[in-house]
Amino acid sequence: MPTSASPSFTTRKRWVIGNWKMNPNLAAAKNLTQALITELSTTPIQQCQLAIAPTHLHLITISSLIQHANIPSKIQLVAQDVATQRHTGAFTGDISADLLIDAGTEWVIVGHSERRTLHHEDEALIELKLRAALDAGLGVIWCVGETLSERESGQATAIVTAQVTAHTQLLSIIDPQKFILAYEPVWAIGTGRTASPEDAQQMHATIRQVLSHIRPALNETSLLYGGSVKSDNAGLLAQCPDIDGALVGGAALDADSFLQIAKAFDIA
Ligand SMILES: O=C[C@H](O)COP(=O)(O)O
Repeated sequence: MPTSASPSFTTRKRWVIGNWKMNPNLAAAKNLTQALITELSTTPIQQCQLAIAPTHLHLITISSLIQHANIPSKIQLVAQDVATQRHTGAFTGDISADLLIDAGTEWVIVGHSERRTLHHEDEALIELKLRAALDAGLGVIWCVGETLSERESGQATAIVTAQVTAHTQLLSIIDPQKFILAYEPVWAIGTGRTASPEDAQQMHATIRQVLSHIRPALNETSLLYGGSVKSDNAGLLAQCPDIDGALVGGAALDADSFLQIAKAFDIA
């Protein structure tokens, strides 16, 4: 069992968040949401907060389904991206934090490796998005992670630490209730090759130390692991002391597998 430097007692919240990415179509997204609601109405998840991130186009519809669901613990709604401008304005194609809140969104993913790679998002842009989201009142699910070549060349810890400390000023004032950090090694995303629980725990412990050093209150930040999390590997990840949940891609597109992962993390 991996060990941790963090105290054994913690108030850290557990999360399992489904990032649906550019999936599925509207009918399937509604069916998937309804399947989650139906299952949760009879088998509630109690210690672990669930959230889902559909495409922007589906947020309002999915929000309505969630709001009207009769389940003990509400599924929270996450957006996959946010504009650097908080308000409305002449920014063709962008969606602001204020508009996301209008659509029922409570959280937004920022810094995902697919945005960093495919949309060339650098730390300066990520900072603008984080600030716009937080200023509007959204919570942020902030992603970091190294590439395969960075890991193989022994730079993983340095790269991830740099991704976090690039935003030290913001971290020194951020509302801890509005901040979740997700460690997603790029080589594990969508590849079926998950980090070992030992490697994931080691990086999470490092991140926790970095955050606590910036500000002691950030010791209680929920740290999620992402990268090929499935129902069959979630149990071991959930037992790691510094892994507080999962950011799930592919396996979140099936209600049963997503809920199996949630059950793995549904522990006090
Ligand atoms: O945001 C989610 C991650 O990119 C993980 O995706 P995955 O579970 O398909 O590897």
